[in-house]
Amino acid sequence: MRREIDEIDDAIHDLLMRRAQVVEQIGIAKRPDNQIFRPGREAIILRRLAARHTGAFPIAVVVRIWREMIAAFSRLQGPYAITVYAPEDKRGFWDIARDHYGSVIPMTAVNTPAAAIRTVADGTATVGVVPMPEEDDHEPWWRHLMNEDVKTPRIVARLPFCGRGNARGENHDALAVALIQHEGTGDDRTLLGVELSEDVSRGRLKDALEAAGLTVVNFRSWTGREAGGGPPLHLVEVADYVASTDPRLSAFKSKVGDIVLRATPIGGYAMPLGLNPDVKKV
Ligand SMILES: C=C(O[C@@H]1C=C(C(=O)O)C=C[C@H]1O)C(=O)O
Repeated sequence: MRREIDEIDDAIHDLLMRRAQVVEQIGIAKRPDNQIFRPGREAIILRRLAARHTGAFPIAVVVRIWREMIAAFSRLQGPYAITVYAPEDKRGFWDIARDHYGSVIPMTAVNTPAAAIRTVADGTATVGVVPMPEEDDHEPWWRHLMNEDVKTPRIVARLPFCGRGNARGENHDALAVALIQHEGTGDDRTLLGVELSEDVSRGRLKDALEAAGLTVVNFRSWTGREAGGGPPLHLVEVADYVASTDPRLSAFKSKVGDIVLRATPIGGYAMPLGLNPDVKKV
């Protein structure tokens, strides 16, 4: 039986070396834009494996192995660095970032989400890991993403993709931001930045979004501009992949009228396995 295990290990190892050669070819084919990592494609790979998985070996471990592999394979194609919001008292974010982006990619902890976003915007990091937006956040990081400039990072993934395992800290998920576009995978959520010239209740906004065909998952609002006279900014999470050209966004704008200054996606993510009720418990 141990001989059989040695043979299996050789076969796995051979396949890994072969996979590295194919990834190198993909890296060459991707040039010149060389977008070394594609979060949507990564999610599709993991969902496909989860769907075919059987037997006693935990799918969460398969996912962790593949996350380590995919990160290392991406890094074969070019520079890759991560900045994580992980102050002293919130090391859980470091753990879930390391599970997602592996143990080889350089990873730096910063004390504020805004610092993580800055390092992505200035090119010091490829990916910034920031906390899932909370309802009572006084200085939400997502307001820094509410502009159309191509140099503005976008939300591109949610982590963990398959359960937290033994990560430290409280049960907080994180979002990843990067200077790439959010791509649809067939099971996605989109985050819309909504800016209005006058205050409109969340109830009215939700009704208008739903009448336009968008399913609202939740609202986060930033009232910090009120002191300066501005109405709240909203971050609306909606089901589905929504591109900036999506007709449902134009329908929403025409329902609410001229007071909509902005209603644009600031990114989104492929639904993690653990959050999809159709996937076996992980
Ligand atoms: C190989 C690619 O580059 C990266 C590595 C991947 C992998 O190892 O399978 C998948 C997606 C990308 O993040 C690709 O784009 O297909």
